[in-house]
Amino acid sequence: MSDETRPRRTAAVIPAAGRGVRLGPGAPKALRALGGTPMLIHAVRAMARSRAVHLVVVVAPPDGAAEVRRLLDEHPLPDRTELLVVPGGDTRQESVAAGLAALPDDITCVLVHDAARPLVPVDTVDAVVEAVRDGAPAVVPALPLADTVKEVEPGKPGEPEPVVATPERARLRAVQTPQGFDLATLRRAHEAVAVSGEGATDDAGMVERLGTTVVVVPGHEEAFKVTRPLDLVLAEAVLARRRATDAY
Ligand SMILES: Nc1ccn([C@@H]2O[C@H](COP(=O)(O)OP(=O)(O)OP(=O)(O)O)[C@@H](O)[C@H]2O)c(=O)n1
Ligand SMILES: C[C@](O)(CO)[C@H](O)COP(=O)(O)O
Repeated sequence: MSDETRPRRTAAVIPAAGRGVRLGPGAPKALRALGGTPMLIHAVRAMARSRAVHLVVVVAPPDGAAEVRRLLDEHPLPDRTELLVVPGGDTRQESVAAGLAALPDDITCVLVHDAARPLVPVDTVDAVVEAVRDGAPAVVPALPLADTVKEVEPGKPGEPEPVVATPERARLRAVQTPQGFDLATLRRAHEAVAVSGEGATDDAGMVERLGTTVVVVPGHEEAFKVTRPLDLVLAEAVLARRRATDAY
């Protein structure tokens, strides 16, 4: 089959193997309930709601693949979406790499979406896919910042940290997921970072290190990451409002 006739399908990799230390003691964060349903199921539904997404790969806690498979079987999800579960690694980067390794050959566009961002609206997902399909090798949804940001010289714990710079806020963006990529580009970026041994806090940052341009599309306030206990309170409130106003 030539490159032109080969099907061009999109997959979403959902890293869900983190412990959720900042959320406090309990089950792995992705398995904790939001509105009575595991956060991971909300994240899978958020990807599956997009008609552009054909396959969802869930990267489970290393010893939790069977439990994740069971949860996916128990909760209704659209029939058109294929699902795969693979075990994750010690870092987000390793977990994403495990998801990428599981993708079949007909995938050309990949989204990487935190299980910890369960409420991202489908319009944001579609906007990211569309920008990749229009030719951008790497796309991130992002929002302008409300706070001023300072760069500091990290000091000893408990000691005040000196400020070294105040970046111009109008040029800064807070980056969310799903981040979208041409699959070959993201695989190259992960291989380069694995060889260099450097870490990265997001996938687009690895692509930037290849010298490849990453572009920004508008993010959404409800795509926030559930990181600390207060985020869970906000997520419950957003979900309750959706359930009261939409057929959610
Ligand atoms: N080894 C890891 C670490 C993180 N993640 C995933 O990466 C996403 C973003 O990470 P974060 O919000 O930092 O989750 P945790 O690592 O679980 O949080 P914490 O740092 O508080 O433990 C989450 O969906 C998380 O499950 C992962 O798949 N594998
Ligand atoms: C990928 C990410 O959500 C973009 O904002 C973020 O970098 C993940 O950071 P975390 O510390 O692993 O939650």
